Amino acid sequence: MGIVRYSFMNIRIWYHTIQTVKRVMGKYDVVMVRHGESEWNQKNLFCGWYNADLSDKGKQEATSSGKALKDAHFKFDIAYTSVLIRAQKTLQIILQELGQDIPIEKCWRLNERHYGGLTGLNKTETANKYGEEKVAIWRRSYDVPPPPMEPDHPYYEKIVNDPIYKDGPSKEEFPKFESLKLTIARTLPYWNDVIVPEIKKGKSVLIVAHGNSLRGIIKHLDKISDKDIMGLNLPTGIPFVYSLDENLNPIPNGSLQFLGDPETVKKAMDEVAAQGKAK
Ligand SMILES: O=C(O)[C@H](O)COP(=O)(O)O
Repeated sequence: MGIVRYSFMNIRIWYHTIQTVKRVMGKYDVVMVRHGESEWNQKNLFCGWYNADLSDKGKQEATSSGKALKDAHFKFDIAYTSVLIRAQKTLQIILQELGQDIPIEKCWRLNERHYGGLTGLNKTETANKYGEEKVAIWRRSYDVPPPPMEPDHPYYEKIVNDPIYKDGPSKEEFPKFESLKLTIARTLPYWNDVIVPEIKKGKSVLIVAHGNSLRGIIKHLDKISDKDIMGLNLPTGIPFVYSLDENLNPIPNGSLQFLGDPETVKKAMDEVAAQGKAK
């Protein structure tokens, strides 16, 4: 087991790489994956609730995720994902690689954070215009939201009227922007009320979602402070395991157990962080 510690700004995240032979095992092991690279990730655009598809690289990442999970002998009983195609297709490819046909629950509450008025803007150009620090705050802070998406925004109609939201959120609760705090406020009830009961029934659960909805679940599980969460960047398409005890707390070394070699994981995390750099 390679234990790798990186200091992210002022946070130390211990994460581990799992050898296919041995890994930490809790009473409950939950697997999570951020979707593979999307076409807008590839163009370095703020994506949020825009329903971008996977890029070819993202499809390959999803295939690699499925192979890694198969090599690690994971068998799932149920999967949860968002209503966005980049997460759903990643899940589909993973299950094809695993040769597993299981129930899939889709919910907007696992969506990426809504990037508001930043949606569709290039992250580097935005950093050039407003400064890297401002972009880092918009991307990674706990409670500073991006500017709202106003009705005249080029993607407002397409997003608000998308039939994928027929089951929610209501018109009244449909977000125009989300900070991580606001994202957690709609993701955590789904974790607690829908996913946790299935985990406690002993179901083997796979969650394929987004960088910031997963950051919210991780913040909750690892009790990461509002300040320290700034330092967490999740790579696309590399599965990680949470090994939890009977109270759904991570056991020692049970957090953020990536199925990948440390150099690949660290490089991928650094690349996500660097998307907000100016040029
Ligand atoms: O929504 C997006 O742009 C990405 O999927 C996540 O972006 P971030 O890493 O800038 O939060």
